[in-house]
Amino acid sequence: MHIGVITLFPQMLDALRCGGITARALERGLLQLSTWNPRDFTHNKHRRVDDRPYGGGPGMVMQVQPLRTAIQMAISVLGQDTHVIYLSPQGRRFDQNGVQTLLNYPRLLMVAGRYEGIDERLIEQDIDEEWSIGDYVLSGGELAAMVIIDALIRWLPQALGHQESATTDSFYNGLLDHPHYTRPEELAGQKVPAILLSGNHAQIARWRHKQALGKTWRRCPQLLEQLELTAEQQQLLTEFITEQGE
Ligand SMILES: Nc1nonc1C(=O)NC1CCNCC1
Repeated sequence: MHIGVITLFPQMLDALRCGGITARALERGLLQLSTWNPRDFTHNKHRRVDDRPYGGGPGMVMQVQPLRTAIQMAISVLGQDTHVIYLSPQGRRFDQNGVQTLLNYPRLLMVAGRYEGIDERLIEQDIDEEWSIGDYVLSGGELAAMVIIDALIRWLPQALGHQESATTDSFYNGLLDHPHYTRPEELAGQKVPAILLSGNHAQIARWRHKQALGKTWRRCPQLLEQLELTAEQQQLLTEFITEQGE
């Protein structure tokens, strides 16, 4: 997979190379990450990429030409079949389904805006899709791009060690994550649930699934409504609720 990012702050993307799963995936070439800075494609002596909004109002708007030229340069490198997305609160909300959707594009170009936004004519002509990571306004699209890149990397073959798997991530199965524990066994009177010390992997898996169902029921019941729980899941959830005395 080759991801390109159009950004005024390419150095922000270096954070993905600092460590962990994303750094390892990039070092091993599981993903290629390239950046293009619209400021390098300006045609004015002050290298301006923004201007005042027509119709007045606060802030500045990113102009078409530097962005369009940067996108065209990126596509000439990535390939003509590159899928071009723009990060904005007006976009499709990114979630686990979005991960699977974007993984279908071997070449992805992400346009990270700054200021109030970008000229609508660029969105109309050069952008295939708008995506959002949430209903709030960031100072730039770079962090949104990095969130999406991080979530995608976990699903690239060999990105996770053999001990890990994205298919056991929460939300993959539509549920919130089960609780996690590690050493020591007891901490200020707080003990690790005995089942996790039993070595009975089938019972441990059952307990974790029950906890995931119970946490989802308690915190995000609407997620459960989207699922058709199996008879076993219904039984586990009933057990959880009974055990909790709720
Ligand atoms: N939420 C968001 N999900 O993706 N991008 C988001 C965002 O807030 N972008 C900013 C919008 C205003 N201009 C600078 C970028």
